[in-house]
Amino acid sequence: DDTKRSLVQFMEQLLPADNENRNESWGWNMNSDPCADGWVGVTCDLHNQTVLKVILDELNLIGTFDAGSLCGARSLQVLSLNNNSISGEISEEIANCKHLTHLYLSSNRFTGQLPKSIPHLSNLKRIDISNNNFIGELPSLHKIPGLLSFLAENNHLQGELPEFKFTLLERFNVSNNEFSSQIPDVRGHFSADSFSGNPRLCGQPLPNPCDPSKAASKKWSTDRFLIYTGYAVLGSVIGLFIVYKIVSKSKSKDEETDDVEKAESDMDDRSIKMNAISGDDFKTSEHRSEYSMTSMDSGVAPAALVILNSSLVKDLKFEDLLRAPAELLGRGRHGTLYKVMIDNGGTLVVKRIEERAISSEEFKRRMLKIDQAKHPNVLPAVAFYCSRQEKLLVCEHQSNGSLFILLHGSRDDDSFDWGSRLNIASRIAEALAFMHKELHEDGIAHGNLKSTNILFNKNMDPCISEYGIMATENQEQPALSRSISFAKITPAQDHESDDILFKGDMYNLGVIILELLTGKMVQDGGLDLATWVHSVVREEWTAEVFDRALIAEGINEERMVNLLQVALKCVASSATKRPSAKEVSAMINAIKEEDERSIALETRSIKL
Ligand SMILES: Nc1ncnc2c1ncn2[C@@H]1O[C@H](COP(=O)(O)OP(=O)(O)OP(=O)(O)O)[C@@H](O)[C@H]1O
Repeated sequence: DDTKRSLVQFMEQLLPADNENRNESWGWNMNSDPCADGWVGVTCDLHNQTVLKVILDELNLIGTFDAGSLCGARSLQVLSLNNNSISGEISEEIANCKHLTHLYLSSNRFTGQLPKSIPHLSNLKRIDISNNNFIGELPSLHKIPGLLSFLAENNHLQGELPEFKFTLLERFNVSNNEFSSQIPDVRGHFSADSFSGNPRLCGQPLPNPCDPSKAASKKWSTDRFLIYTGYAVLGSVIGLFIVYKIVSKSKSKDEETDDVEKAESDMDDRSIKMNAISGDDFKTSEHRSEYSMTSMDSGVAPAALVILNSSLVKDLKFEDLLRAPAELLGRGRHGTLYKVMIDNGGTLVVKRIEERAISSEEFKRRMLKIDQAKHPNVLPAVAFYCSRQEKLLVCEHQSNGSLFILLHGSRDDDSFDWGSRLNIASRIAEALAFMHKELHEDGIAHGNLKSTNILFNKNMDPCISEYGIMATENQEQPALSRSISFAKITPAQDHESDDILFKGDMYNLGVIILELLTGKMVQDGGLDLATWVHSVVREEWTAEVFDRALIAEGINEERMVNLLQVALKCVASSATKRPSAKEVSAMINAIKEEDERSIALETRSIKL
């Protein structure tokens, strides 16, 4: 209903010029459903539950673009409003459309600056804002890792043309604007056509070179600066030399330590520039990983890569990882994930963990502890790298995808039956119970359990990935506090007992079971799904909760209700009321046994 309301409010600001021609079939009102009733321009997922695209090209729309309302439909991936007469500015609230991959606003009457929040739309692949009246400077769009096209021709954009990852862009056009700077190095990827019509833009690939007098005056002042700095440095060196002579004997030991530290820090500085590479780029050999190290000839020992599973990556070195071609798999709240092909033909994933997610010391401590707790349904780390500036987790790539994809990707409904779902719930609960037991004393919970972190190994067994790589005590970070495991634990409770750390995982396990039962996608860390299920159950429409595929399979409702009860216990709003993973595992196993018994009975009665 929230999505519907958001869409209706958005459309209220965009009346078609020929409004009277709109008939009932247009939709976009509170009395109909955007998916089931096929609103004009709306495309939903296969289950008709989630709005994915809004495409309203050439519909004579006038009025203003209300990003605040539209982005209440958080699942939106494609927005296309090309060739209308929409005016006004795009508000910063566009950043709430965080799943947006395509933003097409070409040939309208948009004005104002592009919002500074656009770089937060990290999934964006294509932006087309051409033929509008946008003004001002461009935000730092190079921060969007997988951007493939940026078209902004025929606007009034000004100021310096910022850096873009030109080697990764397929299309780029800023012609006919008011940019005034030197063009950054486009590495031969785009011609003058992409930049023409900006009288104050200069340098390659445009024919007009940058003003040499400006360059000369800059050089003159640079020269002077260098001369004065030279005198200052010379003076300091002489002074320091005298001091050095006096204290050199007593310092000799300390210097050795400093050298090692400096070498490590040098390596960090030059090493990792993990930039996005699209799937297509990954295939072509000329696009080596952009985070390849350019010079590893410094003789610095890459001591910080700790190999935990040498059978998988014998002799893997830090520089092998950095040099290998990489493909961006995703950018989550806590880091960026790359798929990396190493020389021995293996495929790894490398998670580059955000600076703020966890401290280096804590990360290292956790990695070593977690490595000791091995369970067949927990994906082990192959290696980790930890220095002052970088934290990397290396795992084997699992090509069978995640539970999220199995549930929400395109599948024929028979393929994911009740038995498989129950089995997955049971395996995850069992694995979580094991990990909680092993790591309880060390206070290491998973911290970010969700269906994208349940991966299927080559035998299609579910495996929990990314166990424990987020520090739960980091509650003051706003981004982290949105994670449901933290959101559900108040700081006061957190101090009461260490157990509470693990109750965040239990909430998240409950949400995963709800996803398995309902087939519905989760937003806001599961709060929406839990609230929805509670409200349906309260109204005694319990049957409405279950995935239609399960109903179609003819599964006895009672069996599903038993599992639903378990999930609801896990998502109890009071953390202390949630059962432990061990208890959940026992409850699910009891349901499984009951299930197997009734199947055996059914088979017997059929035989009789
Ligand atoms: N080892 C792996 N093998 C194959 N796919 C993986 C592996 N690890 C993660 N993935 C998939 O890659 C995608 C991106 O993962 P990532 O961890 O960046 O995103 P996330 O789990 O949504 O975010 P975050 O964990 O940062 O909150 C997810 O769909 C995930 O299922």
